[in-house]
Amino acid sequence: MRWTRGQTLGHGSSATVSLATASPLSGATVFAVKSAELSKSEFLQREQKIISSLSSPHVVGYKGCDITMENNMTMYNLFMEYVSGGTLADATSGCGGRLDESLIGYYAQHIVQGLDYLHSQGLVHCDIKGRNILISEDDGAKIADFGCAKWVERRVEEDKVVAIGGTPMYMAPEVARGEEQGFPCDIWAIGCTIIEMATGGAPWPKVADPVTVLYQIAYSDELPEFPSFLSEQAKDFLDKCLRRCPKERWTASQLLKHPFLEGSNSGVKSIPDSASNFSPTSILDQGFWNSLEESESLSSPVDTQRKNPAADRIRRLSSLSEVPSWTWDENWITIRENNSEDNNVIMNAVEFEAYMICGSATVSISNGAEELESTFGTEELLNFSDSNVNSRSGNSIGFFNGRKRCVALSNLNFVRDKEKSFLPSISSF
Ligand SMILES: Nc1ncnc2c1ncn2[C@@H]1O[C@H](COP(=O)(O)OP(=O)(O)OP(=O)(O)O)[C@@H](O)[C@H]1O
Repeated sequence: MRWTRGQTLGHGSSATVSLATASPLSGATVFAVKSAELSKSEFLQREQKIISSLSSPHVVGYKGCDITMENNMTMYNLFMEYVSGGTLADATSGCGGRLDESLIGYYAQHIVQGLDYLHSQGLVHCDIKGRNILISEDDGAKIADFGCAKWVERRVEEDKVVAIGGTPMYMAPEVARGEEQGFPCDIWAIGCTIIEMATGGAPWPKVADPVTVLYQIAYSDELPEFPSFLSEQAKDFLDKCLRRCPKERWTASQLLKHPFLEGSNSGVKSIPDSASNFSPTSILDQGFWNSLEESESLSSPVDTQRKNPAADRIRRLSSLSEVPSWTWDENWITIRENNSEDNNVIMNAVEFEAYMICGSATVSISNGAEELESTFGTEELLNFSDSNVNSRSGNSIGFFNGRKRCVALSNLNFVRDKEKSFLPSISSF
């Protein structure tokens, strides 16, 4: 099929989504194309395998895939139906940050229908949130972004590379503890998304930093606060989603029979004007991290430490005094670059320690001539020290875990001229 790339619709951590048109010969149609460089498209190809097997009015539709050469780069492209109404997060902010309860019920019904379908296929979405729900004039809400999704039963080869993932604010307790990520985690995330639709904010608004949020979700007895202005029916629905014990959460098919959804068949179809994106994105979102601050909101850090020394470790590693300036491309975060001979920063050695909350990461350090790589996994502490990184130019350090999710990395030290200078680290991607 011949097609032309149009305007950019959105950027994610792993790919860029653009509008596209097929040439009249191929049947003039408009669709969306999600693209990544072929060499970095492992997760996009995985997403293609998943969405090509799905068909539901409440799941974004698959239209094909191809490989193209653009600006000397080989691109992998995944074609999807174009959903014109923006994301649910845009819709919420376009309505002043709070959707009407009938509209919340209307969209919630579609999300639950979409999830009921996915779960019946044995698929867990793992990243339900306002930014991953698209709004269509005809079908209402559609679930998108299957980059974190996983088959529950099937042990397919590629699933080995998909670690526990998602967005911390929306993570269920068992996921935050790194125990399991099954169907009930999507149900918890529906509860969080309803709070997002009702308040325009995150389910844990008092805690800004993702590491503290993960603690709170994982080890406290707390639940996100239910918006007081919601009806008793809506609160009861939230109660069925937001149970800390996954076994106590209702299933998607049970939720479809809940009066809150049964009463929302009124056919609300007005799509509010979209405004700016504000919904917390994956752990990569710069704004999310810019608000990092050491929070004292953990009810009992001592208890947590006793139960879990790893938790203490994360807590200690997460204390930052200032936010580093970094840039990233599709799959890399470059922490510090030294590309110019004139640059004052001369790295004579590099040392850091990094701690993974979930998943795994490859750390690569380049001195311009060679790359040194090291991979580490969930709850592993990586100590890296190399005195051979001494080039005056081309030094960079990158952290890569394919989709850059749920990683805490800390205490990054560059040693300049034998004097240690503390670069306060990363806690993310
Ligand atoms: N089919 C579509 N139609 C219209 N817009 C879309 C479509 N798919 C994605 N978008 C837009 O592109 C953005 C990024 O898409 P998507 O979430 O799939 O990318 P991602 O790289 O997986 O992002 P993330 O980092 O959140 O995982 C969406 O938030 C949305 O604004």
